[in-house]
Amino acid sequence: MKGKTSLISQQMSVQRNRLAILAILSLGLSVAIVGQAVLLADAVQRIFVQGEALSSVVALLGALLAVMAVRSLLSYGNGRIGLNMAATAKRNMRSALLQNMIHASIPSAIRGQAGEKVSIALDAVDEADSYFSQYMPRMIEVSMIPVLILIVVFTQHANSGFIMLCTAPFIPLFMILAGLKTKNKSEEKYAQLAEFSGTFLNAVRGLVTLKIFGQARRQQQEIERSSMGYRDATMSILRIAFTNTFMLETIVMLSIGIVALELAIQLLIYKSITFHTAFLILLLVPEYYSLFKNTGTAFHTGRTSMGAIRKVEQMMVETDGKSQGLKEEQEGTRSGESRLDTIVMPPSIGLDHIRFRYLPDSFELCTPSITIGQGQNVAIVGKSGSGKTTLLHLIAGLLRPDSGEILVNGNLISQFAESEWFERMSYITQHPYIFAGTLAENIAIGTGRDVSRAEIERAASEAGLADLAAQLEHGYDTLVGEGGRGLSGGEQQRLALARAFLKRPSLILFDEPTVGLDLYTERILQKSLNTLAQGATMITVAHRLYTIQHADNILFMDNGVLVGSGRHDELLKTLPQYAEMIQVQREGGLA
Ligand SMILES: Nc1ncnc2c1ncn2[C@@H]1O[C@H](COP(=O)(O)OP(=O)(O)OP(=O)(O)O)[C@@H](O)[C@H]1O
Repeated sequence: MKGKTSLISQQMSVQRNRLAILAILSLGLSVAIVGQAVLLADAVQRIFVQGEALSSVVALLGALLAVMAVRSLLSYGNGRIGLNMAATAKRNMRSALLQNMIHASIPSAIRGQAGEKVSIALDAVDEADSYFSQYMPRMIEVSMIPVLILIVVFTQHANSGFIMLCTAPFIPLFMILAGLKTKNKSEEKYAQLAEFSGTFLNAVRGLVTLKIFGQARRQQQEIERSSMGYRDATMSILRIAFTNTFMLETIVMLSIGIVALELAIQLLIYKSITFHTAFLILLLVPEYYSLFKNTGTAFHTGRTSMGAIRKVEQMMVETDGKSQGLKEEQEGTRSGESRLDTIVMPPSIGLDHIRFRYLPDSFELCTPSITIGQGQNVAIVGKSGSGKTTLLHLIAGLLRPDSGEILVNGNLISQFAESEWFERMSYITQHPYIFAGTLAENIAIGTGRDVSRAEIERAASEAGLADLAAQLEHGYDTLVGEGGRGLSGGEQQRLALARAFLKRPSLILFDEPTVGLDLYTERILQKSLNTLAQGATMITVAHRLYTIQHADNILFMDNGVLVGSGRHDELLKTLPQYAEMIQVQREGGLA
C-alpha cells in the first residue's frame, strides 16, 4: 500500500502556498524558540549569577517578552493555517466524492450500501481533518526546529548535542512502529463504521417489514453486533494511542534526565562549562523533546486520518473504475460523430444478440437479433423472473450487455453520452422515487432546465394529477416523500408520468403495475400514456391483457431467453407458451 495516498498528494499540491507559509512560520518559530531560551538564560545569568540590578536588565526582559509574544503569534499562525488547510481539504474531498458519485455510471451508482457511502462521505472525510490541521504542521515544525536547536547545542556543548542526537531517533522509530499499526486499525475501524451505518440505515428503511415478519429483534441484535464491532475497533485504536503516549513520555523523560545529569556532572564536578551554557541547554532540551513528543501524538492522529482518507479514496477509485465506460462514451461523443440530435426521433431500438448475466453462473438473458421500429408500441411479456425488467434495464442503458449490442437507429448506444441518452428517454418504474420536497419540485425534476409553475401544472394535469393537487390544502406546494405526505401506487406513477410530460421523451420505457389499480386510475394512466406515447417509441413490461393485445409487437421472454416476437394474433398461433400464458390470464379473469 502506498504510504501517502494520491488524494493527500493532490491536496498537498493544491495547497502548496499554505505549505510554504507553514514552512516560513516554522522557521520563524525555531528562531523564536532559540531566541527566547538565549534571552532567558542571559537574564538569569545577569540577575542571579552576576548580581546585576533588575533595572539594568529591563531592556533584556522587554526583548524576552517581545520574543515570547512573537512565538505565540507564530504558533497561532501555524494552527490557523493548519485548520484552514484541513477545511479546504475536506471541502475538496467531499466535492470530489460528490462529483464522482454524480458522474458514475448508473450500475455503479446503485451498487453498494447507501449507509456505507454516507458514512464515508461524512465521517471518514471529517477524520481527514487532523492530517492537515495537526500532522502536517507538526511534521514541518519537526523538520526545522530541532535542527536549529541541535546546531545551537552543538556550538555550546557537543556532549549534550550527541546525547540529544542519539536519543531522538527512538521517538520517530517508535512513532513509525505504532503508526503503522494505527493506520491498519483505522482502516478496520472505518470498515466497521461503514458496516454499522449500512446495517442501521437498512433496518430503519425496512422497519415496517421487519416488524411484520417478527424480525425486529434479530435486526436489533445485528445492529448491536455491528456497533460492538465498531466500538472494539475504536477501543483498539485508543489502546494504541494510550500506550503510544506512555512510551513517548518515558523516552522523553529519560532523555531529558540523561542530558541534565551530564550537564550537572560537567558543571559541578568537572567545571568544564559555565552556568549560562548549562542553563541555556537545559532550557532548549525540553523544547527539543516536547516537539518530538507532540509530533508523535500528531503522527498517531495523522495515521488514523490516513486510514480514513484511504477509505474515501477506495470509494472514489471504485466509482472511477466503474464509470470508465461512461468516460469512454463521453469521449466518443466528443469526437462529434455520434450526437443523438443528428438522429431521427423517435428512435428504433435494435437488440443484436445480447447476452447478460448479473453474476457468473447465474440467470442469463439472451436475445436474437431483433428491431423495435420507430414509434412502435412494444410489450415485453413473460412469467415472473423471466427477465423482462432486466431487458428493459439493458435497453435503458442502466445495465451493459456482456456481449452483443444495443442499437439506436442502427448506431451503437455506447457511442452516445449517457446524459444525452437519458435526456431523450423516460423510464416510468412501478415505484418511482419520490424525493422529500413539494409535489411541484418532484414533478420539476423531470427536466434538467428551469420550469415555470404553469408548465408543471400543465404536465400534472396531462398526467391526471390535477385532481389530487386540487384536493390538497397546499396544492402543488404540499410536501411529499420522506417526512411529507405519502402517495398511493397509482399517484406515484402519475407523478412519474407528469415528470415524463415535462420531458416529452422520444423513448418511453414503462413498467406496468403488477398490482391491480382501480378502473378509474387505470383509465387515467392509460389515457395519459397514450398522449405521451404519440410521436415516441414505447416499450412496456406488460401485465395487462389490454396492453398486450394492443401492442404493435410483443417480445416473449422465457427463462431469460427472448423466444419469440410478433403481434398478439401471430404469437397465439406460433408460440404455445404465449397461448398458454394468455389462457391462464383469461381464466384468472384479468381480461
Ligand atoms: N441485481 C440482481 N442481481 C442478481 N440477479 C438479479 C438481479 N436482479 C434480478 N436478478 C435475477 O434476474 C432474473 C430476472 O429478473 P427480472 O427482474 O428481470 O425478471 P422479471 O421478468 O422482470 O420478473 P417480474 O415480472 O417478477 O418483475 C431473476 O431470476 C432475478 O432473480
